[in-house]
Amino acid sequence: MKKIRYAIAGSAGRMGRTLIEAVLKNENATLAAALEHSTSPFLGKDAGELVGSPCGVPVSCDIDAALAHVDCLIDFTRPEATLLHLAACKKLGVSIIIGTTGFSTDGKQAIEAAAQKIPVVFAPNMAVGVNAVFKLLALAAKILDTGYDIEVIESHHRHKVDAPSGTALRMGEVVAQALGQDLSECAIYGRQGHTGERPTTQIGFSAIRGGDIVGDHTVLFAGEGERIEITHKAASRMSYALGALRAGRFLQEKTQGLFDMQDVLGLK
Ligand SMILES: NC(=O)C1=CN([C@@H]2O[C@H](COP(=O)(O)OP(=O)(O)OC[C@H]3O[C@@H](n4cnc5c(N)ncnc54)[C@H](OP(=O)(O)O)[C@@H]3O)[C@@H](O)[C@H]2O)C=CC1
Ligand SMILES: O=C(O)C1=N[C@H](C(=O)O)C[C@H](O)C1
Repeated sequence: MKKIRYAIAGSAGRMGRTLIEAVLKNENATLAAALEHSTSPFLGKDAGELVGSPCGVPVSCDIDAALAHVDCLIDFTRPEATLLHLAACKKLGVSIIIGTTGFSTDGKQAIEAAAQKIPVVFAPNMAVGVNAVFKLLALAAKILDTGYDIEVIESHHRHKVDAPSGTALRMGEVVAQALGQDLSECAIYGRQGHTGERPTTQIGFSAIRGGDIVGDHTVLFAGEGERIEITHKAASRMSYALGALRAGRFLQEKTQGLFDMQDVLGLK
């Protein structure tokens, strides 16, 4: 099997380091480049040293040079950084895996446009378990389509900058779609003050931030006399990184197009 040559963006970040570790341990993958922003204190350092395994690949901020000899860029950074990396991938014909969350509508449109030229996997959660939960949620919502109030509750570490999480939003979209509703018309984000009674069609979102919580998501279906909760808890970021490497393998056969983890896992 041909080794896939990866560039990792945001290589000194929480996901960047986990991705470096996953790539270095994978016999079918090579770390070809590691990127950071131009003021990062990690520039010039051996990317492998970030995870205790020196590998001779220096952290760089030269995006075009980094992409010259890679098959795929994996990007878990911030929307503004991802869009820069995406433009470079589009220019140089390199496939991209986007795990970053918190994009504006314009940002999502830029990703869709780039995917007409290059293959893109864009998914708010690359863990296989979360993607199984998306399927379970669609089924649960269809069965519990009347008489159940739906709430999405997510918890993350204190460093997370966007809320609700991309995963929570996707869970809301999955449930709304299964019920024939438009999430933009029925979502409510947090509650405070005299809210009035809860409309039956509402989908509520609550975000908790604290400590080092890797990522917990629960969808609650609250009915008369019973509650159903579907929960996923991540104990390590490696589940996301391993999902990203499955996406990298999937993209090797593609020439262009926008995909998510449901495509990668054959769940559509
Ligand atoms: N799809 C999925 O499965 C998952 C998605 N995520 C998402 O991935 C993203 C990153 O999460 P996480 O690793 O925890 O975040 P971190 O803040 O730990 O990492 C982000 C990295 O990107 C760097 N960075 C920030 N701005 C820029 C820029 N303009 N150009 C280049 N690099 C930049 C940061 O550098 P510095 O620290 O110096 O600013 C940092 O090294 C988030 O959007 C998160 O929601 C996270 C886990 C799983
Ligand atoms: O920022 C994180 O940590 C995570 N972000 C993703 C999201 O916003 O859904 C995925 C996971 O929950 C971890």
